[in-house]
Amino acid sequence: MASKAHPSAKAPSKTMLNLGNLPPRQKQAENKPAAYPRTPTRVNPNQPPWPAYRGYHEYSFAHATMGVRLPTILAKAINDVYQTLNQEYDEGRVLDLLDCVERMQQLMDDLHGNAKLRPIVDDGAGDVALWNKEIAKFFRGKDFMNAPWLFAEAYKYRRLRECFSLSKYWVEYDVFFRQKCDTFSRSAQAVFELAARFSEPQQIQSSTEKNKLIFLELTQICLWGNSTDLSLLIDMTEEDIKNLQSTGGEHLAATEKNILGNDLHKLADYVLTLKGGRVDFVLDNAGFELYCDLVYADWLIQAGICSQIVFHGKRIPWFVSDVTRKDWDWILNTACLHGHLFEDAPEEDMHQLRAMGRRWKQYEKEGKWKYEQHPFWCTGFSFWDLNNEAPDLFQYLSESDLVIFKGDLNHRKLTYDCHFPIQSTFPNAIGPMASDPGAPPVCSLRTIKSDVVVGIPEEVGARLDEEEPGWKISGKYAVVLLSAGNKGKDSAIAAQV
Ligand SMILES: O=P(O)(O)OC[C@@]1(O)O[C@H](CO)[C@@H](O)[C@@H]1O
Repeated sequence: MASKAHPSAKAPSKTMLNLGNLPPRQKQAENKPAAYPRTPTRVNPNQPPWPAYRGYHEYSFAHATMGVRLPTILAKAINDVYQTLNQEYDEGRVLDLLDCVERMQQLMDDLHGNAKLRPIVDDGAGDVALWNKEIAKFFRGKDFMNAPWLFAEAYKYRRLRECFSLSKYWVEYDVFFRQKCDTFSRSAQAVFELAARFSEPQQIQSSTEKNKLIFLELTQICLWGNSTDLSLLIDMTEEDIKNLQSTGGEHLAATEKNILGNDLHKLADYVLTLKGGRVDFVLDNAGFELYCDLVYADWLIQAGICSQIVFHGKRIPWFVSDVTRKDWDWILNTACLHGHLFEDAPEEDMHQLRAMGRRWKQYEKEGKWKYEQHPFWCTGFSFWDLNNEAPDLFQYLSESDLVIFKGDLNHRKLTYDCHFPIQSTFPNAIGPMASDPGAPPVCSLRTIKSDVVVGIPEEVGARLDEEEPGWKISGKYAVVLLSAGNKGKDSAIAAQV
């Protein structure tokens, strides 16, 4: 029998393991610099592939936007509501509108006080669950300044919507509608210049070279139409607007050198092979930019390149000047056809504008032009999540021959609004929108107005940083970037790009 007195029978005072053959101990995760790009499984809306831009980054446009621009935009919106209030007479409606103002003032306090992002109040709208799920999952405890800029800014516009959606009489009120209409009516010169050139049904030249030149010019018009952005250029004079919207051929030749990442010619080579195809526009701004989009889309139909164009707009007032259904109807019915916006315009000019407006309405009637407004476009998600969060929309887009994303915000959403190295390729920076099976050809037409920039040689970025600080927000530079998508190696674009 074993003796209890033997040393081996006693419990050891300390257990020692010899770990000499195991791999060396890892340093604490927090001491290790995070590796970028993040592996796909670690990517989420609070952790994009590269570090997100956030409001507290003083070097970024996020800081100025969250700290100064958004409160200014909101103050202007409150003034707009007061203008409406002063023209109202029914007491019930007046009091209801004053409640909206009170909610707007609360939002202003939250912005100034950098409040935590609270859930959206259930106003019965279909998007509430989506918003609150995203807040609970990724942004619990985050505030306006330390949440990723993309989300915090989108959230502000959803909160602004809530100010009205909780009312009795003002649910559909658009605080930006007045500004959007005003700016268009001050764009007369460029509006009539385009109408003069494109209102007559086009004799589309059979020579591909000629077609290509027109296509290149129209694409640039569509691109630079994005310069008139109300959220940035709040106090423009008529002269400023004219300069921004100058559409003459020489001007366009000169501006091509400001397209820093330029797939314009590849785009032309691909689009001009299409016959009776479908192009989708994910729209950006209402008014003059939308007008340029429509002129472009009109030509694509007349040239036989497309038999259908689908326009995607926003369900709610969004980033000040984004297109809503009301803006769409306004431009066709009022601005182009039946309104009296341009009082001093010669009859000939008005005639050309109306002729174009009539043709566009006819396209709509015949289903050649379709306006859609999927709720996903007004969420805080980037387009890296489009397939996951809105598979029906992804499926729909994947049936298109080309999806054109207009403007800066769409570009931020395509690229997750994060610190991608500038020389990253566009397909790499848009992730699943380029690589998921079925991803359509995607083109971004964007004047550069915020920090994330991709598809540009590193040395060009370095030179501009040195010589023109502020070049990323001036709107002077642009990109036209193309991704072939992932429709299989037999797709038409695979042969071109
Ligand atoms: O999408 P858009 O109209 O081209 O630009 C939107 C914008 O003005 O708003 C954001 C900042 O508030 C930036 O993305 C961008 O500068």
